Amino acid sequence: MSDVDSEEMQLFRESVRRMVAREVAPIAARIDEEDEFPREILDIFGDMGLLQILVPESYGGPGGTITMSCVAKEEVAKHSLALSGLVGGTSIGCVLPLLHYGTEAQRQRYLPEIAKGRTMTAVAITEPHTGSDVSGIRTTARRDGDDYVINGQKVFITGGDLATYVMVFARTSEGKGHDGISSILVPTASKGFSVGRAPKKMGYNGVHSVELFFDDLRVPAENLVGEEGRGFRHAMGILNLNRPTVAAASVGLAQGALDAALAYAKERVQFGQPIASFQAVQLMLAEMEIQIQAGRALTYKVTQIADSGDMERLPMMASIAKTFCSDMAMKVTTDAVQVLGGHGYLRDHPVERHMRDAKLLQIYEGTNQIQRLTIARALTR
Ligand SMILES: CC(C)(COP(=O)(O)OP(=O)(O)OC[C@H]1O[C@@H](n2cnc3c(N)ncnc32)[C@H](O)[C@@H]1OP(=O)(O)O)[C@@H](O)C(=O)NCCC(=O)NCCSC(=O)CCS(=O)O
Repeated sequence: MSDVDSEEMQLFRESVRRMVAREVAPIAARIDEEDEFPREILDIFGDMGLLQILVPESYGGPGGTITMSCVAKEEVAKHSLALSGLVGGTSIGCVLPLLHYGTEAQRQRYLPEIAKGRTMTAVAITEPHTGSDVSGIRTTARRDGDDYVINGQKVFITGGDLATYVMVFARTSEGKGHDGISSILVPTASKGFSVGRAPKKMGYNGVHSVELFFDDLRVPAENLVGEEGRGFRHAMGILNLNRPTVAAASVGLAQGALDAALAYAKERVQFGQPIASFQAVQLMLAEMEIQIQAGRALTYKVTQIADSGDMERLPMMASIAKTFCSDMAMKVTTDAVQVLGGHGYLRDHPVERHMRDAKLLQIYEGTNQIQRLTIARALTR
């Protein structure tokens, strides 16, 4: 199901919207304040098939598309960016790598388990010295007989403390830059795996971005996903497929901020009139609507490209959508705070949380500066 305007998709959107009103909206401020993950929400997302949305029906999953993933993510992000990450929470760390690069035996081994909607996964690319420059990965995976032995440290790993499996990008041969990296699926129950700190963040609270340590961790060589040495390309491939979902979350977050600003502007009376009747406020609201509509149109244009399997156009278009929509969300959420004035700066209203959360969208899954480089390289090659 890839047509965002189809009746079927509207029904799907409505069902997610109802769940969000019931389960997400009431706890969104609390999980930000307490920075505690509400474990029970995993089962709710799992029961709706959202956690495992991309697992094909042939493996027992809901057989969702990137477009569906984006629709659901948009709806959740209207109230909680942090919990929107649970939509397709297994995609980047397991389902996408297995579907695109794994063997049939690996798919048969892991996807039916993921399809049950009770298993979390994470992706481990970033390291203390490796952020934008993925080719600089230092974590090593040394072949020893039928095993790989992994040593190293990862940082900023979203949900790494909840995951049963982590897709680890590690160096399998020294000195080969882009070609020396491989992707290996690591069960977190393995000896030598540990979770470190969960640093305090500006926003995106409730979901932890943790340090992971690998200390002589041994996994069977059959856990290698894709060809040895092709891990850099695999990382780029799954990021291309996941970046449209960052665009969708940005659209949802911005819409949530506009909804809150609009409701406030209609209620708040100054100079004897609701502030929504003043042109100065109307112009801001109109600009927010223009930006959101443009972002939404772009997002679902790119999800069509992703769902059609057009991997030639996807890298540049995914970067364009991610960059435009996250910059848009930053602007819209900042303007929403402005519409509420002093009240917007208080924790009493959701817009200040939306503004703090929006900042992350410009940074994670590749900073917007890196996205612009990707776009420029595609244009000039
Ligand atoms: C900065 C990068 C884009 C790569 O830059 P490099 O200068 O190191 O590499 P290039 O020479 O540009 O490319 C080498 C090679 O790879 C191909 N390539 C590059 N980008 C792509 C792409 N997007 N899609 C497909 N292929 C790509 C390129 O064509 C070259 O191929 P050939 O050698 O010519 O055949 C890159 O390092 C990058 O994207 N950095 C950003 C890192 C990032 O996004 N990190 C996010 C971490 S994960 C995360 O945040 C998840 C959070 S969560 O838990 O949800």
